[in-house]
Formats: sequence, structure tokens, C-alpha cells
Amino acid sequence: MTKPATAVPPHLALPVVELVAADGARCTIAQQGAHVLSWTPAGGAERLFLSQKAEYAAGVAIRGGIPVIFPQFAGEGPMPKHGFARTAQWKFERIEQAEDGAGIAHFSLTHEQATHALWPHHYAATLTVRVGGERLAVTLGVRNTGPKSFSFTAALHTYLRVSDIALVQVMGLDGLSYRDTADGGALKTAGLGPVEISGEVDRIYLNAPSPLVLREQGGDLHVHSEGFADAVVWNPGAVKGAALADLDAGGYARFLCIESAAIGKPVKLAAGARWTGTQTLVAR
Ligand SMILES: O=P(O)(O)OC[C@H]1O[C@@H](O)[C@H](O)[C@@H](O)[C@@H]1O
Repeated sequence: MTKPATAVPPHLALPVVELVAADGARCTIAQQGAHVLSWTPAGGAERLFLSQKAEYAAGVAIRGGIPVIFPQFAGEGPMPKHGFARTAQWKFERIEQAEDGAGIAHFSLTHEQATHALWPHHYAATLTVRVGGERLAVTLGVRNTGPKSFSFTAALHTYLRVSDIALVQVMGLDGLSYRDTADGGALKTAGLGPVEISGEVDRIYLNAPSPLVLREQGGDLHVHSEGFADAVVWNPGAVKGAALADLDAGGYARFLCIESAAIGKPVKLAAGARWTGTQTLVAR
């Protein structure tokens, strides 16, 4: 059963929507940012990381869950880092229950709700979250509702919970070209075999395949992407992690971000055109 929850859990100061599928899979989404905070597959345990020191305040980015990055990834343009969608007031449209029992929540954002002087375009964005069984699917849609074409970059900045970052492996990145943000954006080529994390990792893998597989003690997690060409892998490591005021002590060791993203080739939308990108997490 799905239910809209306008009630605020005691630890949150923001309105959230609770989605519960017929099989017990569930997720919690903050209306601000249309930000998934929590996901538990049916019969399973929490699979997203949410910092205990995350801030829940109007206009403040939340550390953990799935921040929606639009219309600018990181510093890839003139806007503030990661654009405005993650802190914008999205509209909660509705929830529904699919025939297979999955819970679905719909959110929307337009230029009338949130825009920026540096990005003066007319758009209608949607964020759809579908939870059920072992899956969580998040779809970002963007329509150009103005008279001129525009370009954007975007990502679903997913904080995947891990037991110990030192034991994690990511499979599927073999031989890809990547921009190493931790090394001044140098273009490099990935080696063969799983990627392991032994310090700061901040990479944009270009034209990444789907799925990527996160292997860790809690079980495998498959990250499927459609519409997003690239994949970001990010962990701040111990030193930069300790400098993040909204990350709990040692928190860097308990997540890895794998982000379905459109960065290398910004998405260009002609007047009236629409784009969608979906990231589906499958817990194994
Ligand atoms: O601290 P923020 O603004 O949420 O950003 C976190 C990280 O997000 C990642 O996607 C970027 O690749 C990193 O460079 C960045 O540090």
C-alpha cells in the first residue's frame, strides 16, 4: 500500500513522502529536492547511506540518499556547484500503486518554482520514484517548454551504503575513459578488473555500460542506467571526508557514490523536446 505522508518524522524538519510497496519494499523521499533519503528492498535492509549529520533545512543540500543534480553537474558551468534542483522546492504530484504492487511517487519542478539568473530557461522537470521487490527506479525527465534550445548536465548522485569502503569492488568500468577530478580533471583510461577504493576517488567514467555492479559485504547491488551516458564514482576518502561538516566522523567509509550521469556530452534539448534518464538499483 502506498500512502502520502505529509507528517514529519521527528528527525526531519522537512516534509517527506513515504512509499510502501505491497511486498514491503519502501522508500522515503523529501519533497525538497525530490530527494530519496532511504530505500529498503522487500525483506532486506537499508541500502542507501544518509549522514547522521545531514542538515534538513530549506535550501540546504542533504548529505546522503539520492540528490538530484540538474541542470549543472559539479562546477561544469557558471552556476553554484551541482545546480539548483537538489535544494529546490519540488511539487509533490501524487502517489500510485502499480498493478505489480510497486509504489510510485511523482514530483515536478518548473522554471516558475526554481531557476537561476545564470540559467534563464523555461523547462518542466519530473522526478519519478518506483519502489518494489528488490528494485528502486528513479527517473528524471526534462522538457524544454521555452522557445530556444538549451543544454544541461545532470546526475542522480546516489550514496550507496557499504559496510567498509576498503572492501568494496565496482565491476563494469574496465578500459573506460574517465576524467579524474581528483587529479585536476586529467583524462585517463581505466585498467582491467574491479575498481577498489583506497583513498579519495572522484571520477567521471565516460560512456559507461549498464549495469555496473557494486560488490560489498552486504551483498551485490546492480546499478542500471538508461538515458544517462556516464557514471560518476565518488568517495571523499578520510581526509576530505573529515572536512565535510555534514558528514559524521568516519562516515566516508560507509558509502560509495555511483551516479548515473550525463556530463561528457551535455544533453541538448530543442524547443519542445524531452529527455529522460533512469537509474535502477537492484539489490542481489
Ligand atoms: O559536497 P557536494 O557538493 O555534495 O559534492 C560532492 C561531490 O559530488 C560528486 O559528484 C563530485 O564528483 C565531487 O567532486 C563532489 O565533491
